[in-house]
Amino acid sequence: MLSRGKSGRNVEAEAAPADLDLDWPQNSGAYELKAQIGQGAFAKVWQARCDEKDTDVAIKIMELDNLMLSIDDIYQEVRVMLLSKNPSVLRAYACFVVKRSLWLVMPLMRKGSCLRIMRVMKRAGLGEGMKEDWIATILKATLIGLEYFHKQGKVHRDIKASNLLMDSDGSVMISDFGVAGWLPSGQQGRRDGEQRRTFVGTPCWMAPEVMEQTSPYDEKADIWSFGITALELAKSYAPYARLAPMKVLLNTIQMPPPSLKSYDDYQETKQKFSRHFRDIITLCLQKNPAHRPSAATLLTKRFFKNAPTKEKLVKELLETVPIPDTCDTAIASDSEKREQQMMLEKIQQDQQEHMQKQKLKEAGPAPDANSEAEPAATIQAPTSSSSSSTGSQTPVPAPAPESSVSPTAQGSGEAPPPAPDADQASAPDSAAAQTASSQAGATAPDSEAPPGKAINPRIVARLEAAPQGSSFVRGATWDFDDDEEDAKATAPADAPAASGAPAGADAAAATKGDGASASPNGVAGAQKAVPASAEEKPQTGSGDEVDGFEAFALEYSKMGVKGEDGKVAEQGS
Ligand SMILES: Nc1ncnc2c1ncn2[C@@H]1O[C@H](COP(=O)(O)OP(=O)(O)OP(=O)(O)O)[C@@H](O)[C@H]1O
Repeated sequence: MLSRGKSGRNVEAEAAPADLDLDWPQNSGAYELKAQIGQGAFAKVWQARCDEKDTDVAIKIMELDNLMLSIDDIYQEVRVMLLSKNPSVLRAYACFVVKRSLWLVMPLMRKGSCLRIMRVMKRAGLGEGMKEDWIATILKATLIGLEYFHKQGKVHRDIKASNLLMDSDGSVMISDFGVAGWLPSGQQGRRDGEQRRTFVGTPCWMAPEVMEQTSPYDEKADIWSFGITALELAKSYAPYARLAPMKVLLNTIQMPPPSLKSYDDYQETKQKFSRHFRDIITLCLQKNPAHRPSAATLLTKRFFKNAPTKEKLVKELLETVPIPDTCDTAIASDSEKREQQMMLEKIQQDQQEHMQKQKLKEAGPAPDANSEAEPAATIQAPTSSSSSSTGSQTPVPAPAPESSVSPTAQGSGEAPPPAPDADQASAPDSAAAQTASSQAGATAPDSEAPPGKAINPRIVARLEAAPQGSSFVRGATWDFDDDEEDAKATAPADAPAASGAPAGADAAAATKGDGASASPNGVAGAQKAVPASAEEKPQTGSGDEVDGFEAFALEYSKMGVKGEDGKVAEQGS
């Protein structure tokens, strides 16, 4: 089987390792989508039926245009998920391309994410956060998954409660290993052999060294996110959750590490948590990554050694608190139902067209030049000559390499919108800037746009085009590393204290994934509206409405550059 990415490089799939389960159908026709059960910034998650395996699965559908890496790079990452046998790592059963989307078939975790569970509990009047015993069980499972991947040199980069999924039997798994690295980051995608400097993750959970970008980061970045997740599980929202992304960045870099004390109601909650738990948080949230313990070392700590079993979690949590299965709460209203139906029809249409093309391709000569371009690359689990299921592994074509993943290639084939001015036209990637700008719901800058209210496409363009390894944030100084035009400004001196109620937690529930309250209307990532002023911006309790560089750039452009006097100056130009 050949896999070809945007590099045009043909990759002969390696022989399937003996333990690779190739039993799962690798084509969309084998899966019947039922209901959308979750929505992240870059993907929708559906519950689906696989008759061949007589089971329900979850399928994460990501638009290829939103992904940063080439198909073969993604495939290399998926391979790790396909191969995973670790009880704490959500494996992938199959991965294939349908028209312009990437489908990732995974086990269905019926209780959804830990974030969803906390929201259900809160709505049921059970207060915020989880009991320490439950947290110990959940975090222990997380560490087992992290240890497994860190041993292989993999960094998750987006550990948070919404990526910890629970099944009805109390098992907890980390989802999306590698996926964070596929998503837009404002910098080029990582390629094999390169150190990790990419600005990827969700600001509230992001380690200081990932934000600073001064040196490559490693798996210890996950340990920081793990510490933040411990706080999130205790309080149901991450510290700094209500702050604007830029302030989250500044606080994380400049302030002492967050702890339970960072929350307003520390005095009330401190007796709920033992010293052992607080010590774990302190160990993980050390600014110097070298001082943070490894996942393996953490597992030797008493707090985790004494963690209750998953059976106890079922008894105390799942049997006591009625946590409905994700599919039972997937649709909240008639209008959502209608919208979901429309989405489903569209996906099914894509599926059918895709399968027809497959049949045609198998039956006869290649389509003529006038027909719609037939995708050239394939992505499929490595085939095994010994596998009995090869019949079900119809090679699934992926889009032509040039249309695959780079955001800079986005819109290729479409006329890019005109550059607002000559300066912008000479920006490294004005089309990308325009895309980001329009995605962010902002108007293109023109003479009537109020200063500081519209996205500055040049800034976005720079972020998009920043060379691998360039330093974007250095301490309190914004530095675009540009000789011609130095867009430096000192950071706001009034960095707020580390506190915050879970403002918007319910609002988040109303707009963002996690099944129960997913709104198909909810715009994602950079598409989400950002209030005009950072100060007034309510962040979601989970903080996961804000995704990486784009939102960060957007926030920056909306705040304007603050001078030492705290006044907003004209930006960039
Ligand atoms: N295998 C699964 N089984 C059940 N539910 C799932 C599964 N995978 C994802 N979900 C649900 O879908 C939601 C969205 O998942 P996704 O990974 O796209 O986004 P996220 O991690 O919540 O946010 P983001 O990707 O924006 O950071 C999850 O929070 C979870 O509730």
